Amino acid sequence: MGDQQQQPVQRNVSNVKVFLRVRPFNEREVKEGSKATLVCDYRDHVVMLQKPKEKCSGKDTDKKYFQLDYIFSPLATQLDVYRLAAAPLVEQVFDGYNGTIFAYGQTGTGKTFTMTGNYAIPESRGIIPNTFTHIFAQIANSSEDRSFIVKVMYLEIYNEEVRDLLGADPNKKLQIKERTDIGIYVKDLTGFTVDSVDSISQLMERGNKNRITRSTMMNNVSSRSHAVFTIVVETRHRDKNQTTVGKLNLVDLAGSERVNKTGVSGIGLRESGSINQSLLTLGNVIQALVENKSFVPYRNSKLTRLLQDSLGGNSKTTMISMIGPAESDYEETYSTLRYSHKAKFIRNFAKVNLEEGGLIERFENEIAELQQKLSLLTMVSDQPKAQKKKNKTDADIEKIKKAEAEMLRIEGEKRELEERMAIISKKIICGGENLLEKAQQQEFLLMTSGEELENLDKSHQALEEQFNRMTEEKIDIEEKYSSLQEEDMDLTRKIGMMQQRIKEAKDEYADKEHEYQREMEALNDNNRLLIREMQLSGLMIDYYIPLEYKKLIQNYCTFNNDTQEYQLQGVAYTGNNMRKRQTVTEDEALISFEMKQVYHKYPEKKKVTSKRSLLKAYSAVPKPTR
Ligand SMILES: Nc1ncnc2c1ncn2[C@@H]1O[C@H](COP(=O)(O)OP(=O)(O)OP(=O)(O)O)[C@@H](O)[C@H]1O
Repeated sequence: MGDQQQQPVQRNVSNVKVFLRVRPFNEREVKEGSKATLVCDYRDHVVMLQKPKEKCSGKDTDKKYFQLDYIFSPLATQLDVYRLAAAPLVEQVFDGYNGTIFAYGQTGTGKTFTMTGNYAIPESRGIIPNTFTHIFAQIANSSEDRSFIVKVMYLEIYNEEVRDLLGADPNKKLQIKERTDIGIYVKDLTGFTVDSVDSISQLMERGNKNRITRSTMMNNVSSRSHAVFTIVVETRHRDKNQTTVGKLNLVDLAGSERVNKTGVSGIGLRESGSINQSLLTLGNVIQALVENKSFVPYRNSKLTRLLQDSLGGNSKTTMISMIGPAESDYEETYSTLRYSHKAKFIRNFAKVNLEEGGLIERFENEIAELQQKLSLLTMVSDQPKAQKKKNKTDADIEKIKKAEAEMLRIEGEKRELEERMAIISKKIICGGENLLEKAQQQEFLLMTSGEELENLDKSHQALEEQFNRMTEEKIDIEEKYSSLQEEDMDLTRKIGMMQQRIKEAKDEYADKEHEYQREMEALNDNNRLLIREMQLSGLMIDYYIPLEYKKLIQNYCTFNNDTQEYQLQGVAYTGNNMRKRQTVTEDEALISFEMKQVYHKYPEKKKVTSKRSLLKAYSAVPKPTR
């Protein structure tokens, strides 16, 4: 299987999917009045394993919990198991992926029942025969620009020897080999190309007859070997000019067993030893893979070597673990659950297997060559026959005989070519070809309607999940909403405070404005008073002081920048100095000070009314005497 392109191969990383199937109580267990050792939570896929009463210590450890990918109850049908655990992998084989489904568990728990079942009763058919119907239905439903070759192989590992269940000699020991391009394979294993459900089913039945089984105390028909039924689907995608090859391994393991429980002896004892040994190695491989160890003991058993690609390699893998419900199987069930739970953590790296020059291409080329030969022969045989002469010579008769013999030979060769072409053409199945019998079609319909049910189930589940999600979202929104409400309340409170502050500021502004108006009015009043006073002073000066005095006085008047007042020079010559100085009370001084600052404050009438009149009180200018 060489990769067509040199681009890096895209690997699909996926964990091993682990399904659990619980077998119903069997006849023996019912007779013995066995108690159940399990309680399953089918919704959350959790199984609780309870220690038998006599072994209980009263501690929490008496109960063990395991979560798996899915749990099938004892009521689950073969189709339920097929649809959920197998169908998705079968479909991926058509995309060029390798897939492995293996049944694991203690002896007598239902591995063969799950993988093979009873072919004679359609509803009891197991995964392997249901896969046949699915594969051919898939081909019938695919587009016409696809062609397929389906090939099957069937082997068993018995006492650490690989045997070909479909080979001429089932006792012949085969060898497991490895190649970088195709991975692990069994050398000289017989492969059969099949073109119908019947042909593949016949091969399965033939192989099953060759499988070694034995009656034990635990199982009337106990498989003494691990069996691997392999279906290879080569798909030629004409539209993409690409060929993919997907390989599906359907594995029915022999069950682990306790010799004292199964009651085997002699050959059975040896079988038991090698079964347990290989299952122990399988457990060690699972352990090593889960712990990410650099060394994984694949080579310690034929089983693990053969399953190397399926465990941590190029494959999508599903494990179906079988357990019995009875308390008497507690230890074995515990062991199965422990390994199954571990297997969930194994990571596989599947890739699409692209094939260059696959079987389909080779067969198609061969058919083209055969067709060419056939048309040449037809041309020869269609050549006009020699004219019939009335009087034939011996030589003529000889010639005719030769020609007839040649014709016969050509016809024979033509027939052979046609047969060969028919055989080869039969191997290639075209997409859209209806390969299912009516009954099988009905079965497939049953499966698809089951699929619809499952889809309904899934959509119901999805709706439930959506509902839960929405409820969570609602709670989330409500929480956010209430926190928003709180925030809103907080903001409203802050806005109220701000509005209050704005109102206060506005009031203050109005007060200030009012005050300013009042001040302005006071100033204006003051100004008016001053003007009046100045008018009075001017009138008195003009009236009482002669002009020459006035000019004289003006000449003596200088403005003092420091005090910002007019001062009289040579006051010594004035009569005012001779006058007894009127004492200015503290109050008056204060008033005079205040008057400089606060104009709207009116002094009492009796006291100094203005600066100027204050100044006047100290005037050094003599009053004219007339
Ligand atoms: N889910 C089931 N429903 C009904 N019967 C079942 C179921 N599972 C198993 N059985 C019955 O239990 C018996 C033992 O089953 P089976 O042979 O498949 O076990 P096993 O695990 O393959 O055992 P071993 O490892 O010994 O080969 C069979 O008679 C089978 O029909």
